[in-house]
Amino acid sequence: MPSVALLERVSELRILRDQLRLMIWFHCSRIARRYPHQVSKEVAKGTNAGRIKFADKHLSMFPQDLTYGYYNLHKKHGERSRPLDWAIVEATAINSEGHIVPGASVGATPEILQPAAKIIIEVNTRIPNLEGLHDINQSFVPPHLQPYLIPHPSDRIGSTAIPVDPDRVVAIIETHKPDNTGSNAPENDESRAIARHLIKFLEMEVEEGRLPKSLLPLQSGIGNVANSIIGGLAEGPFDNVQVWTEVLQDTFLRFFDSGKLDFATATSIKLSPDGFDHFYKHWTKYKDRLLLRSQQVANSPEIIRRMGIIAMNTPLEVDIYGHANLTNALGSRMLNGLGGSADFLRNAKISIMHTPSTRPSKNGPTGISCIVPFASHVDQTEHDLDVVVTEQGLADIRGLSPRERAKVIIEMCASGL
Ligand SMILES: CC(=O)SCCNC(=O)CCNC(=O)[C@H](O)C(C)(C)COP(=O)(O)OP(=O)(O)OC[C@H]1O[C@@H](n2cnc3c(N)ncnc32)[C@H](O)[C@@H]1OP(=O)(O)O
Repeated sequence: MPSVALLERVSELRILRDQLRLMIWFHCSRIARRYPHQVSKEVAKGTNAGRIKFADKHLSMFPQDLTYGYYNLHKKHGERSRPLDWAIVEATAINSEGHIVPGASVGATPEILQPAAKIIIEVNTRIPNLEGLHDINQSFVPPHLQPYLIPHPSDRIGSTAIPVDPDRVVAIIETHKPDNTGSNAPENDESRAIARHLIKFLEMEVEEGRLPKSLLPLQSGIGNVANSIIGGLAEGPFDNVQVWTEVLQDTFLRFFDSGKLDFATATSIKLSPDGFDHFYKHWTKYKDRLLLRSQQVANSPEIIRRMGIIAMNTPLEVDIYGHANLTNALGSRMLNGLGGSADFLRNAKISIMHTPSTRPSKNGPTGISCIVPFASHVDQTEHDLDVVVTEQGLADIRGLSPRERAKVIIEMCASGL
């Protein structure tokens, strides 16, 4: 049962309903700005055409910067001291205290609800009540910021729902719509070869005593390549694996089902439509081995470094010195956001870039080289990466000088075309 305060608010809103005119601007031409990460082709199109002002920010930093007031420095409308006039938040339930039980993502929702002047709650009745899936902690600003005392991926430090001020809730609406996601490309020879090289490398790390037998917690980035690599690990030799990441994609379900993955924590789940159907249908099966946290915690550089995460991400291109471009094709056409890749790659125990050595273009199946002489845009620097792996082989660049790195990356990773 929702709290009395929220129920009173709902009945007030019913009376106000006819006067309420909410305009939700879905179409991208109505989006003026976008922060921090993005994976939508429409947003990319709008950004590249100059209609949308997209500013990429590390996932760990965006919620903090919002609470610091950095995003209302140039605000000229509404309450200027508030970073947000409106917030729309998805819920799968509203608990007895009137707090919001989120859906398949926490992200920056706690920090977005904290300062928003008006809040719309969208209750998704298609999704089961996911109460228990989330760990929500309060966010403070320096000098009151506290360490996150999380020694193990399954540890909790917060509550299961997000507190909300009922006076700022202006509407509660129901939806039955699924998440708007696409399906994943199937694994292919290339991605299987990348997974094979990686597994061999990790086995060597275990053999030589730099990693424990069950590895250290894994992070995996977004995209088809990352998804396939996790598929490879689901069939790999490592048991009792832990995952500390940002986004869980389809093959994580296979990893769970293989019995090799003990526990996974992230800030959101992005499955294909079939993957989501399967997940919600079998939700009780995954419930006790899964936890979603705010992106500020999931991407906390301090936790990533302390836990010794093994981070794996896909770039558009990586250069022979170890600089990686994850966001801008040819240095200027924005594709996706950088997300939390840099939070992980700078702080992980082993920072891995996995990519096919070439990608298809209009000019042919190997038209784009992903191993380049110098990256046309740099998201991660040469100081952040330890390993580059393509279907050709794996370059271990730990401890190497730029000249040595160039040699080994060309030898091991480039296609030779
Ligand atoms: C929420 C998070 O923080 S997640 C973790 C960190 N964030 C990131 O890793 C972001 C950067 N990485 C990414 O966005 C993705 O991994 C990508 C785009 C690099 C690769 O995605 P994948 O799905 O593995 O590869 P896929 O081959 O399907 O390519 C996706 C698209 O990118 C395009 N692309 C990939 N590489 C290049 C390149 N070097 N130049 C131009 N286009 C490219 C492909 O042509 C394809 O375009 P299409 O959808 O129009 O056909």
